[in-house]
Amino acid sequence: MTRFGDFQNEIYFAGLTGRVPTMPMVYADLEARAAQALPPSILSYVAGGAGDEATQRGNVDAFARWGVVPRMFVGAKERDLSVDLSGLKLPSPLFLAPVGVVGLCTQDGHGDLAAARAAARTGVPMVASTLTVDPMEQVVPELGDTPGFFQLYTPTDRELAASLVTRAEAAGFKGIVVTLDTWVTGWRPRDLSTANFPQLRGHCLANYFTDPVFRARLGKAPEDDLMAAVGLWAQLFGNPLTWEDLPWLRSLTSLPLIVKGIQYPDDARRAIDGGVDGIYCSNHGGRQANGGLPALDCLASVVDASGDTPVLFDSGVRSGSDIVKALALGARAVGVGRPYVWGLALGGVDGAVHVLRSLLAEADLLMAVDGYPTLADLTRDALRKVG
Ligand SMILES: Cc1cc2nc3c(=O)[nH]c(=O)nc-3n(C[C@H](O)[C@H](O)[C@H](O)COP(=O)(O)O)c2cc1C
Ligand SMILES: O=C(O)C(=O)c1ccccc1
Repeated sequence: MTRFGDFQNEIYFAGLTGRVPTMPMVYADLEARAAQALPPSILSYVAGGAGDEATQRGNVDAFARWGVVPRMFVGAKERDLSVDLSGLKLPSPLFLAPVGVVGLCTQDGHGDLAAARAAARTGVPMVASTLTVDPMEQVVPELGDTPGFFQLYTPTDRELAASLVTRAEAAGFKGIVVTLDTWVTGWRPRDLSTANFPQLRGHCLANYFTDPVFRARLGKAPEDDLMAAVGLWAQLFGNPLTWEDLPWLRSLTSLPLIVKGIQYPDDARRAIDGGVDGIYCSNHGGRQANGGLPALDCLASVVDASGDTPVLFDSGVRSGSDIVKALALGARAVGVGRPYVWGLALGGVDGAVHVLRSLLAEADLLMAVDGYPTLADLTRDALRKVG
């Protein structure tokens, strides 16, 4: 039993001796202050999405269309937010969604290590992107006892894919998350306006540049010819996978395999038939395809199609009540993306820890007030459509 809601008392009692939080408590303030802390090119990459960003906004707005039904005389004095995810016992259902450029978002330019340290301090697992400033072997030790997952962008070169996964296993990750929706980059007007794509400028490619298979494909080491190395990365980065590739993907690892970007029930079913251990329902935060449905609106049908296979969810989670709603719609675990990046940008490890603790405290206190003491109590009956 972890008392996430106690964070609230900590804040109010500190106030009695004149201490008020240095990090914003209001989400809009967090976003606005982080925006000021980040260089414009990084800000537009993180904040931006596909097209006019209608889907990105829709992700957030979708949560407001659901209301949590309050139940009384439940006596939810103690809450239990712990979950089992592919055999891992986690203190809460929250996790850090993979964010490729998070490495660039802290003052010291080692944001992946900072995110891992925030995971270590909160017990919130991290899904580490393929695209990091520091190689995975340096990220994992910072996780302490908190589990980490490796998010794989499957390159066209199968040997390179295998090498990345083998390294992830050796480094100590507890599962592999394969992202399916980003073998090509979506149309992103904000980044196009400044012709800025960080990876093409050589950023966050450490996992490739340190990889023996990647290096073997180069005439000169990345340290000696950055342009050639970036060129090779661009050439190998995205693999438009088909169902025929699933047996091969499955064969890459004996770790739990989770596929990210699933939004259609038949896709979930077929992936489960192909042996995956987890379905990750997400629309990549609206960064890839505009004109789509809010990811939350796809969640219930994906859960229904997934049977006992756990469904992870992200896209648009901004508050503790959003976490509770996604859980009630059937998510086993809920990912936070941009909000923790804002925390890192503003306050480094402490900033991200603040964001994660705030999200968990709000979720815990909502479950207390509304009478849902455990995650098993959060079924679809806990929700009603607004209006
Ligand atoms: C700046 C940025 C970089 C991202 N990089 C990755 C990535 O490397 N791999 C991946 O699977 N998803 C990546 N995502 C998508 C997130 O994992 C997640 O799906 C998304 O952030 C959820 O939307 P939200 O942040 O609006 O809640 C990225 C998202 C952002 C904002
Ligand atoms: O920016 C992203 O969301 C992302 O994950 C990505 C990574 C590499 C290439 C294109 C997009």
